[in-house]
Amino acid sequence: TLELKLTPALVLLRSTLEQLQEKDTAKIFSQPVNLSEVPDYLEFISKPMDFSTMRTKLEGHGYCSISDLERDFDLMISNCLKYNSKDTLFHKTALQLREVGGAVLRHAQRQYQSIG
Ligand SMILES: CC(=O)c1c[nH]c2ccccc12
Repeated sequence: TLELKLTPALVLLRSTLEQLQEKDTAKIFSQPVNLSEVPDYLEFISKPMDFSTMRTKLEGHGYCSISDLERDFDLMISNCLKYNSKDTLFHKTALQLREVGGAVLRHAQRQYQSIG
């Protein structure tokens, strides 16, 4: 389509972020961790990250490549693995999302290279 010709990178980044967010079926990563509900969160996590923050950054041209997007995805996952102990559903969900998200990102990287 015309859009793909004009801004292929942005279209591909947006589609990749949407595919990653679809995998978060429990929607635990949709919004920032609520710091009033979780008052000690910033004692453990220096750089919070979530999908809504990533979306805003993407629309503001904050990502230049798939690996830029992957960096914030990995940050979001590692924050969750750090804050939530191994026996929690949040921790197990993050491990699962890391695997399925990795496959999404590998495919997107190949597409990104192909549009030049
Ligand atoms: C993604 C994540 O760590 C969390 C998502 N929602 C939360 C609520 C309390 C504590 C942590 C979280």
